Amino acid sequence: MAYAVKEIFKTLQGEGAHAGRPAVFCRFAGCNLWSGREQDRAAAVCNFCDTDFVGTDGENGGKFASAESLAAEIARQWGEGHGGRFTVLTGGEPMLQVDPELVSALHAHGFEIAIETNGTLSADAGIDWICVSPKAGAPLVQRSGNELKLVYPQPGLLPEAVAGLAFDQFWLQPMDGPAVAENTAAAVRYCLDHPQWRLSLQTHKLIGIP
Ligand SMILES: C[S@@+](CC[C@H](N)C(=O)[O-])C[C@H]1O[C@@H](n2cnc3c(N)ncnc32)[C@H](O)[C@@H]1O
Ligand SMILES: Nc1nc2[nH]cc(C(=O)O)c2c(=O)[nH]1
Ligand code: SF4
Ligand SMILES: [Mg+2]
Repeated sequence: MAYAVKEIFKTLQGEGAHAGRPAVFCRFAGCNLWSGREQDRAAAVCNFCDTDFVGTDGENGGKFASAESLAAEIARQWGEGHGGRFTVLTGGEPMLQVDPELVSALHAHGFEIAIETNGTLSADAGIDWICVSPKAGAPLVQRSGNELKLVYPQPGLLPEAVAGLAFDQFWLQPMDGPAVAENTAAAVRYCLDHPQWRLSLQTHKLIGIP
C-alpha cells in the first residue's frame, strides 16, 4: 500500500491525555469530511477544521511507496535512541490510509502508536492509543477507545450524546476560531458541572510550537 503524507514533524503532543509528551506527528493527506478547500468549507460535514491536510508538500511530506519506507522516515524524525518512541498518526483522516502493515512496521521500529481520528472508520488495527473526536452529522463507527475528545461546542452534537460510550477518558476541547474565548469559557463551565469531562487545551498553540 502507498501512503500520501502531508507532513512529518517531531513536537510535543499538545492535546488530551498525552499533552506534553514528545511525539513524531505523521499527518496523512485527505479527509472524508472536508475536501480541505476553503471554498468547500461552509458546505462540509466538518467545517471548523484548523488544519491544512491537502497534498504532500509539507515538511518531510511525500508519497511513500511502502509501510517500511514511511516507518523509517518517522523513525528518522525521532532521531537517535529507541527509548520512549511515540508517534501520533493524524491528518486529515488517518484511517483512510493506516493499515495493519503500517502498524506492524512502526511497532518493529519500537514505536508506541497513537491515532487522532474522527471515528467514521474503524480504528481497531493494533493501534496502542485511540483518540476519537466525533463530528456532528458524521456517522460514529469507532465507539470505543482510550480517549474521546469532543470539540466544543458543536451544534448538533451535545456531550450527553457521547458520554455513555466505551472510552476511558472524556475531554472537551474548545473550538478554535473567532469565538475561542467564549468557547473556552463554556467548556470550563461544562466540565465544572459534569466532572466526567476534563478540559483539553491546544497547548501547542498557546506556546507557539507546531
Ligand atoms: C485536524 S484533526 C485530524 C484527525 C481527525 N480527522 C479528527 O478530526 O479527529 C486533529 C484534532 O484537531 C481537532 N480540531 C480540528 N479543528 C479544531 C478546532 N478548530 N478547534 C479545536 N480542535 C480542532 C479535531 O477534532 C481532532 O481532535
Ligand atoms: N502539537 C500538536 N499536537 C497535536 N495534537 C493533535 C494534533 C493534530 O493536528 O492532530 C496536533 C498538532 O497539530 N500539534
Ligand atoms: S474530520 Fe478532522 S481533519 Fe477532517 S475536516 Fe474535521 S477536523 Fe479536519
Ligand atoms: Mg493540529
